[in-house]
Parts: sequence; C-alpha cells; structure tokens
Amino acid sequence: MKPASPQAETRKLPRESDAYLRRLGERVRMLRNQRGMSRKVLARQAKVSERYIAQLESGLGNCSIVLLRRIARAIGLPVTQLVHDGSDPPLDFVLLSQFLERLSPAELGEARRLLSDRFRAAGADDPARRRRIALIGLRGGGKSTLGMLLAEQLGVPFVELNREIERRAGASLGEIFDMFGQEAFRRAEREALDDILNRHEAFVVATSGSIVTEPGTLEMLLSSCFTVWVRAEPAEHMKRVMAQGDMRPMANSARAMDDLISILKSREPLYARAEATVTTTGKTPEQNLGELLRVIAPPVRSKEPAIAG
Ligand SMILES: Nc1ncnc2c1ncn2[C@@H]1O[C@H](COP(=O)(O)OP(=O)(O)O)[C@@H](O)[C@H]1O
Ligand SMILES: O=C(O)C1=C[C@@H](OP(=O)(O)O)[C@@H](O)[C@H](O)C1
Ligand SMILES: [Mg+2]
Repeated sequence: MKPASPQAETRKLPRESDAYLRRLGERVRMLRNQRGMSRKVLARQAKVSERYIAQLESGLGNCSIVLLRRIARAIGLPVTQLVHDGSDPPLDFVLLSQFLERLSPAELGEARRLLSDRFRAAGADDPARRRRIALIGLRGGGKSTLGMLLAEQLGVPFVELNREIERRAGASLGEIFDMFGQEAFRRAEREALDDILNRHEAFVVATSGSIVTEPGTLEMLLSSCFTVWVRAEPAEHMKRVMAQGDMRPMANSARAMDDLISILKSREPLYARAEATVTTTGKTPEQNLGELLRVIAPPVRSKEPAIAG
C-alpha cells in the first residue's frame, strides 16, 4: 500500500472531479434523450433553469444534491442511478436489480442463496465451505480466543486477519488508519481476505470487527466461508475491550459505552447474516469451543429408507 504524496493527491482530485462531472453530464443527456425529453421539458419538470441543465450536461455544473434529485425524479429514475461512480452497468444488471426490487426481504435472501450456489464453486452445503470458518463480531466477543482453539482442534491454520493486514501493509493498524484512512483499511481487509482464500483450502479466520461494513467484502465472506457470529452482551464486550487496553473502534472517551452500543446496534443486522451464532457471556472458552464444533459440523442427511424386498 504505497501512499501518494499529498501534493500528488491534491493535483489528482480536481481532475478526477472534472472527469466525474463530465460523465454525470453525459449520463443526464443520454437518459434525457432516451426519453425524448427536450432540455426545456426537463427543466420545466425539474423546476430548474434550462441554462442549468445545459451546464450540467456539459460537465460544468456541480449540482446540489437536492437539485439533482429533482432532475432524477423528472427523468423518472432514483438519484442513485445518476450519481454512481465508474462506467454504466450492463443492461442485464439494471434489469436484474429492477426484478429484485419486486421481491420481499425473505425472497431476496433466497434469491441471493440461489445465485451464489449457481455461480460460486462453494454452495451452501458444499463441504469445502465448511472447511473455511470465519468468526465475525465486535471486539471482545472472543473471535481470537475461540478461533485459535478451534483451528488447533481442527488441525487447520489459524489466521488473525488484523495481523495479516499489518503484515501485508508493513504498518500497524493504527498507522494504517492514521496515514491512509478508513478507505484504505477497508480495501486492505478485502485484499487480505481474498489472499487467504487463495492460499488456503481450510482455515479458521478471526476477522476484523468492521469487516461486515463493506458490502463487497461481506458478500465475499458469506459466499466463501462458513460464518459464525461470536457475540457477547454489550457490558461484557466493554469489560473485555477495556481489559485489553485498546478501545478502538470506540472513541477513548466517557461516551465509550454509548459508542459501543450504537456501533453494535448498527452492525447487528450485518453480523446476524452469519450462519450460526455463539454467545460467550457467562461461558468458558471450552464450552463455546464445543458449541462451535457442533455448529460447523455438516448437516446429517437422513438415510433413504431401505427398500424391503
Ligand atoms: N467464553 C469465552 N470465549 C472467548 N473469550 C472469552 C470467553 N470468556 C472470556 N473470554 C475472554 O474475553 C476476551 C475475548 O477477547 P478476544 O478473543 O480478543 O475477542 P475478539 O477477537 O473478538 O476481539 C479474552 O480476554 C478472553 O479470555
Ligand atoms: O470493529 C472495528 O471497527 C475494528 C475492530 C478491530 O478488529 P478486532 O475486532 O479484531 O479487534 C480492528 O480491525 C479495527 O480497529 C476496527
Ligand atoms: Mg481479536
């Protein structure tokens, strides 16, 4: 992970922004043309001046988000389809997302499983996936403690993702955050996970607490590994984190417990995507190890009844 010099970064930014505004303008023009709308009609429906639309389409208008939303509505699209970065997705992607929007949350879950079974080597019941165990959850839950015990029991390598990230970057987690920022850390999480998936067929990984927050990384984790949420009660998380002396991701302040509760609350739906959960409050690591061994065991298939003959 090589840092760009601050001067290079500031030189790059305006150029990147200009290119982005040009692409946004071209997209608005193309979508307006597709709909057979003149600039005049679009301006009237969005309640902005025609000159403004002309500026936007030529890549010169840095629109406020409220105005852009009005333009998107007048075109008949959600604003997210105007502002996305990078090139336009293929038509099938657009059609598929329209189709998915019609499904209920339960149907969406089923659709994701079906698609991932069809297009990934490792399906839900694939024994290979059960040999790649990922422990997820907030700090102090017990991922590292249980991960080490589980790997030893299974006779497979134990990977501490945070250490892998540090090894690959040649810098400590603190330095990565301070020097390169959140975005670099998210990228490093994903690259480190991809790397261990490529290097090992079987492992136990104690992931970093924040790994679930980047949708691409979460998807990779859920479809490649058997995931277990290692959780504890908030007060127990706090007690353990304080005992370890490093309060991140909470601000090291009097509000740490409030921070922890709100981080946990915002991440709970993501951690809950794990296929199994173990709660470590009031249990010994050995008790939880037994529980883990049970939950990761492949489902027992009932034998076909013997045909009497
Ligand atoms: N049942 C349990 N399972 C795992 N850890 C436990 C348990 N009970 C107490 N602990 C303690 O809680 C702490 C968990 O920390 P750690 O494994 O580093 O969590 P994480 O990796 O999720 O941040 C350790 O100090 C461990 O000894
Ligand atoms: O929950 C978080 O946001 C984080 C948890 C830490 O990992 P552990 O949960 O492994 O301590 C570490 O990756 C980073 O400081 C961010
Ligand atoms: Mg840990």
